[in-house]
Amino acid sequence: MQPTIFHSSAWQALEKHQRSTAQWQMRDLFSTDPERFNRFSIEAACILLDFSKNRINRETIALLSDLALAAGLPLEMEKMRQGVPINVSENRAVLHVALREQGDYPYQVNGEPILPGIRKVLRQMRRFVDHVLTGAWTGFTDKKITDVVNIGIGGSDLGPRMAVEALQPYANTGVKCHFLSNIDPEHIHQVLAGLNPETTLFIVVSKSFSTLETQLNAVAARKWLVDALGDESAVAKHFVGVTTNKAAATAFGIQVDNLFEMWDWVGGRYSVWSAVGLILAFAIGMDEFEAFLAGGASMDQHFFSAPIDQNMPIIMALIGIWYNTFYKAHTHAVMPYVQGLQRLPAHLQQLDMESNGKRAGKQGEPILFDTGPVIWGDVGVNVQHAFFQLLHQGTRLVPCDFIATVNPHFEVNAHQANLLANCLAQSEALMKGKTTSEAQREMLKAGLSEQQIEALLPHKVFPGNQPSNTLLLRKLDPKTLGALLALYEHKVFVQGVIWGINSFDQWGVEYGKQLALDILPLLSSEKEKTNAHDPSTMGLIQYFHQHRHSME
Ligand SMILES: O=P(O)(O)OC[C@H]1O[C@](O)(CO)[C@@H](O)[C@@H]1O
Repeated sequence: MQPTIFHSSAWQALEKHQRSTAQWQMRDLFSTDPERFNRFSIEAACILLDFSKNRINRETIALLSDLALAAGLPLEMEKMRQGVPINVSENRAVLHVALREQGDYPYQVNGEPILPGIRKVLRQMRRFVDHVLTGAWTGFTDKKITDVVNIGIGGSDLGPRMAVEALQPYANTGVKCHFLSNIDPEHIHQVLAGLNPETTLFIVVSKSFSTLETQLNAVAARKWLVDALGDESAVAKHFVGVTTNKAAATAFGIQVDNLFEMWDWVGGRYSVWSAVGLILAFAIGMDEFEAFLAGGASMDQHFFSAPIDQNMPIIMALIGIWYNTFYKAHTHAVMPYVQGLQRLPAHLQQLDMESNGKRAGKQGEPILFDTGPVIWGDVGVNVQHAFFQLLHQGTRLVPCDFIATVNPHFEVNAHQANLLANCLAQSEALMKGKTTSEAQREMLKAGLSEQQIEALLPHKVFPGNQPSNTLLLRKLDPKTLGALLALYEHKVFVQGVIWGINSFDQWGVEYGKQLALDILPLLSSEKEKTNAHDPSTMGLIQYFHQHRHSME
């Protein structure tokens, strides 16, 4: 077997260093280094990253940087930009960065420049959005479009949905946006319930145009429309598509002029920058959509030029590896203290877990260490009243990202200061903890008896030393959202490079899809018999038939 990063001296040095850091207390690291915040914070693209509340010192960062170099990170970054097929199992280039290029970097795939095609689609998006918003494009019965429904799932849903929600304060085009992803009949029922077919536009977003869920929903929405308008040709005025698969989309009934091109060098979970973001452009207008792209590009520029120890995505990736792989933390929590970013954890789950949830190396070799963590989280301050107890006094190491803004969109009394105070208080409490003597003093001051103090003490002590990053955004505007998303994309890429895995395929999601197709006939007809499934699955199918259409 080829030696891998696991056998490198950089790896061994980090293992040794980890053992020596295991007893460190972050509160001590702060008290011995007054420069710690300045040393361990970076600003780029209107985002400040404070990574000082981590179990690291200068040596840790130097050793982690050595690991990145041993993994060939600079070369891999260059390969990405040069359009080398770094998605080796699918033999594809990975060029979502080209989608937000602001200058004229000569991005190529197979020797062909790709910027002209990207810019052509952007112009097509602008034209189309303008036509719909001005009423130059109308529905089949000549009525102005008032509602746009994005039909898609995974990367064709999560990114655009999160961004539309995050940028609501900029959503003043007058069009209402809706998302249909699930095939629970409840979802389509809810989405269509309030809509008028005459004024509704559907965007079918599917890179492959073969994803079962999207197909089922698109067919059901088409039937709803045709039933209401009484004419099959209405489809042309109410359905547009975003896909690499022109043939399947036109067979569905979408006119070729109403198709927005995608390319196989854009992964679904990295695709919000392409026409997959069309619904975002409808929500905030094309100018703001382009500001979003520019924000992504400003983070790219930082990523491709800053030295490792000043490079925000690389530092976040290295710290993640420090905990995941060397400290064996299993999860990573993301807590935006920004209501608009409520769906960010869901987007990051796909981005990170579909990219780095891998156990085979790029050449198929087994990976001998832990790779991508379980990503989870929710919006602050609500999280404090939900799962923070475990972070403060549970038994697990849970690295966290806190995200907050300096300037809210709306000033309401002292809400923003209170929100930020809570965010900062949580990360401080997680870092510092509360020692036995601090807890004792506190209880004495509150007038508790010695007996009471003794009984309560174990419950009042906080171990602390729980690491976190804090990202402070100047404001959640389109540009900064773009920079934030690009930051996480690059973080995931860097981790994949260091772990030696391909972050751009997703074979793991295929197996369940296959089995679902096998199971479907058994649910459709009780007469279908097979021994191909395990007794648990067959027992559940039998229960389904026994109780279908009966509530006894
Ligand atoms: O855009 P498509 O081809 O419909 O795929 C949707 C999603 O399905 C997946 O292939 C698997 O979940 C994702 O990677 C992708 O984002």
